[in-house]
Amino acid sequence: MQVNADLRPILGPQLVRLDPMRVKQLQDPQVYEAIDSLAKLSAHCLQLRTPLTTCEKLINSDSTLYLSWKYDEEEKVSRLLGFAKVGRKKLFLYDSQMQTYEGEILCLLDFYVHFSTQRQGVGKQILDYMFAQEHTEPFQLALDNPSVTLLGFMSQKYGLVKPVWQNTNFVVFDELFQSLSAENGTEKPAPDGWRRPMTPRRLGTGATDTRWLQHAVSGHQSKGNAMAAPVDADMTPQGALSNRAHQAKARKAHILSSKPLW
Ligand SMILES: CC(=O)SCCNC(=O)CCNC(=O)[C@H](O)C(C)(C)COP(=O)(O)OP(=O)(O)OC[C@H]1O[C@@H](n2cnc3c(N)ncnc32)[C@H](O)[C@@H]1OP(=O)(O)O
Repeated sequence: MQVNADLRPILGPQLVRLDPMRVKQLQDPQVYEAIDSLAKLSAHCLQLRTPLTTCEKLINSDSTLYLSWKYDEEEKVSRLLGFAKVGRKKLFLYDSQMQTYEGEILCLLDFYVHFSTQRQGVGKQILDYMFAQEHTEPFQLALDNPSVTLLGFMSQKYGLVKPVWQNTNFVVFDELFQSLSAENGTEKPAPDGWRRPMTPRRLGTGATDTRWLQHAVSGHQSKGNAMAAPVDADMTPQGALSNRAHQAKARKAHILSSKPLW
């Protein structure tokens, strides 16, 4: 993506970190247009109708753009070579054993290198710079709906060969979960704020163990099978709450132990 100007005074080094504030401060329509055009090519490549990245969206988001560009001294033009857009998101994830995890994780949201420059090491340079700036290891990155090319890239350049697809279309790598089982003393640190929930959420496999007390078969007065000994209900707020909690628990146990009606 070409700009007929020397962007060195505006962008600085050839690999540059543009957070929303920095994008806003650029105040240069030529640069905005060039970034937007490169992002359009990225969307076109992924067959998306609207680009995932525009300068306007960036300014109003908490995502960061890592941009690679260079100035051609001979032709006196600046060229944008590629970019990676990242942002931190709170994700709920499953590992390959269907254990659940939650936490905030750095996500790669859009990644593109201009078609004339691909496979020349630019993509790796951008991500290496991004990892250093974000103090993140490659295995700690989540990929938002990655292309086959990106998965190949991650495998070849960072040795991440076991992608774990999530139903949200994010992909994380097996090494992330290995790093999270702190108990096994692995050397890889988990991302900040990332953990297994204290109570793992298990969906759909709730085996409920219901126990009945033989001497307390309840009944209903109007059906003529009331209990002989009346039970005083606890009418204090705490009692009512615990009754409600108990009722909810009982309802759930009943639903789970019932045969489905259809
Ligand atoms: C979350 C998301 O953004 S998903 C979308 C990811 N973006 C795309 O798929 C858009 C099209 N592809 C691209 O823009 C680029 O190829 C990128 C961004 C994936 C990688 O940038 P590049 O500058 O090409 O990467 P770099 O040169 O550092 O590494 C190249 C490696 O990427 C992979 N790769 C790049 N292009 C291809 C391709 N056409 N076919 C297969 N593998 C490819 C290979 O592993 C390649 O290594 P190799 O050349 O040794 O075989």
